Amino acid sequence: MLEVKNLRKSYGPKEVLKGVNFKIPKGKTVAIMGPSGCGKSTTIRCLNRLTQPDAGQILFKGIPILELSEERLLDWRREVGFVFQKFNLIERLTVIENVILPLIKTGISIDKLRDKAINLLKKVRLSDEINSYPKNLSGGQKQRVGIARALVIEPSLMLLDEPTASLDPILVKEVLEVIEDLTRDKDKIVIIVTHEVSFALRIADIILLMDKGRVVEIGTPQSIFDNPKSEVGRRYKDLLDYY
Ligand SMILES: Nc1ncnc2c1ncn2[C@@H]1O[C@H](COP(=O)(O)OP(=O)(O)OP(=O)(O)O)[C@@H](O)[C@H]1O
Repeated sequence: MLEVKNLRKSYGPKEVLKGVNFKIPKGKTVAIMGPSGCGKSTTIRCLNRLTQPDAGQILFKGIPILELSEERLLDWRREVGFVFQKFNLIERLTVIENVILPLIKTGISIDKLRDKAINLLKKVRLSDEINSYPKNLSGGQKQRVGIARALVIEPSLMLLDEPTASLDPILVKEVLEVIEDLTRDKDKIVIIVTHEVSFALRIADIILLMDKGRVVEIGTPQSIFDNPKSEVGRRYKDLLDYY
């Protein structure tokens, strides 16, 4: 279970998170949606402490994440898979080397790491590219490497920050299909920031709508899109009706 209480963050005079609250049960897939600049990325970056909030509390399985010592923070980061908008692959490493990188200093044998990475690369449909370099991959392939790299640590919390935002629309589908596959596995919480409304509707157990630094609605896709209570919810419903 993940619980976020009264999370606040400002950049200079700009208050970006104005008290974000939500609770997510184990095994759920959550889509965070909302207008550009409303604080979605900042919220998920606070969860693995890539961004340090000014105030609030984050509890995962009851552990207060914002109070962890440096050492415990490293352990926490090993439980959280993060998929970036812009892939963040290391260009001088091959695909398989990029995937095993998060586990390289853990003492697991290189053969075991290779087997694990090959299995994951199968899962993200990249078995043919294990020895390729990022520069020879399409954006969709690069993002699937990013997903495999996030999965290699067997995260109990998987965060995806607009994973299709940097992609050509034609390549979006292959990445969304891989993400949909990983949400079938119900042993982790998956949180995805996305603007893809119909995709969110299909994969999410919970939709979390944000506006101006706050959560304005949270619930099942049906409960939100059938009967939106917020302005943002109504705008998404109009969009869905249009399609
Ligand atoms: N490191 C930073 N320094 C200053 N301002 C920042 C920083 N990171 C984010 N912001 C500002 O905080 C606000 C919220 O940004 P955030 O990226 O969380 O929004 P978002 O909802 O994810 O937007 P988008 O959908 O456009 O990615 C924006 O106005 C952004 O410019």
